[in-house]
Amino acid sequence: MNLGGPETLDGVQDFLTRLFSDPDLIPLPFQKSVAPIIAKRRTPRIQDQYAKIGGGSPIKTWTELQGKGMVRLLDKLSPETAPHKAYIAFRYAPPLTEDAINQMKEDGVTRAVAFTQYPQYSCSTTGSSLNELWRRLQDLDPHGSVKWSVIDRWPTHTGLIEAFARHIESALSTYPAESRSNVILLFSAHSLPMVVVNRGDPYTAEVAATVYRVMERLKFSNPYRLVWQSQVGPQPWMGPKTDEALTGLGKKGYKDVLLVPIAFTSDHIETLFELDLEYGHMAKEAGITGLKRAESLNDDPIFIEAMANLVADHLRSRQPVSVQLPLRCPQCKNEVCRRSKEFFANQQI
Ligand SMILES: C=CC1=C(C)c2cc3[nH]c(cc4nc(cc5[nH]c(cc1n2)c(C)c5CCC(=O)O)C(CCC(=O)O)=C4C)c(C)c3C=C
Ligand SMILES: [Fe+2]
Ligand SMILES: [Fe+2]
Repeated sequence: MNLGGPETLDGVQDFLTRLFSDPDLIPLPFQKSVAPIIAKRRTPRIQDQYAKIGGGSPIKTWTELQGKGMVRLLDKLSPETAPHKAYIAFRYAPPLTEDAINQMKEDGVTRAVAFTQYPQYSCSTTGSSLNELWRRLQDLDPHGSVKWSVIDRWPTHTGLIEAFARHIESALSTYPAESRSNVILLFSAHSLPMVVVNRGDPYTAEVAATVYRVMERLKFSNPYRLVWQSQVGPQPWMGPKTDEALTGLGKKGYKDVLLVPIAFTSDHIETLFELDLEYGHMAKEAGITGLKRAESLNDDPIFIEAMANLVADHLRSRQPVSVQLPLRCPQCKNEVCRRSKEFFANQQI
């Protein structure tokens, strides 16, 4: 399960319409009628961004490679549950949740793991995907022919931390040895509106946990900060903002900064356009001549092995969900969250 992205420029408007129609991501008054209007207005700007990164989102390509690689390893790690097959359920672009369920029905699947590709849990991302899965299952599998369990978060999984750490080490090795330990590691995650943070959403804490574990693995070799990018709209979001952090560091005379995307495992518009093009340009203007970015995990074998180990351990645990999933945000009033969480937590697997 992941957010998904438009494969072509023609798919941008539908992608944005689905995104702005999602009350778990952006609750809007008169959402059904307002969402297509906002999406249409925003389409040219976002199309322009996708045009600059090659004409579409690479997320489906990466997810297919990750899924195929993962099940190949999983068949060996967990022969008792083999054969395994990966299905993609994107939230806002094909293949959608209903496409995955329909394909699974056609294949006669009776046991499935809803595996979030967001390592850190947010109600706006993994929560939204689970709510959508629950809604679609009511229509498409009303008799519960598929038994579900959920991998709902994995912010500190050893394999994930190892993969991030290696990508940082590899990028650091391109800086001159004598100044390498002064390079600032700027971990950047998609921001979250403060209303969501204040509802008790665990995402910001889990992102910070990932960062800390990565730094621990690197033996705190470099100075580091966690910053937040891709804020949308005028209301307050988590800070400091990635772009402002870069210009602030530049003004203070820092030259070498390594950006590390930490809340998404494959490349997408935020790494390829926002970090590489937009902020890259901005940072140079601010005097950061040594700005680089750690490569996204994409199809790195270490990362794919981490995914397979995670699923194998999960299957062995026979736990339908983590102990964290049933706990709703203290200020959450969304009835669908209650019902979907109960549904998954009560699966008999
Ligand atoms: C961990 C990842 C993400 C969180 C948390 C998240 C929260 C969040 N996002 C919006 C609004 C938008 N996000 C948009 C695009 C987008 N979001 C993420 C990831 C997270 N979002 C990704 C990876 C992408 C890009 C997909 C790609 O293919 O590259 C957009 C659309 C783009 C735009 O119009 O600017 C919006 C809008 C909110 C409101 C939110 C938390 C509540
Ligand atoms: Fe987003
Ligand atoms: Fe909720």
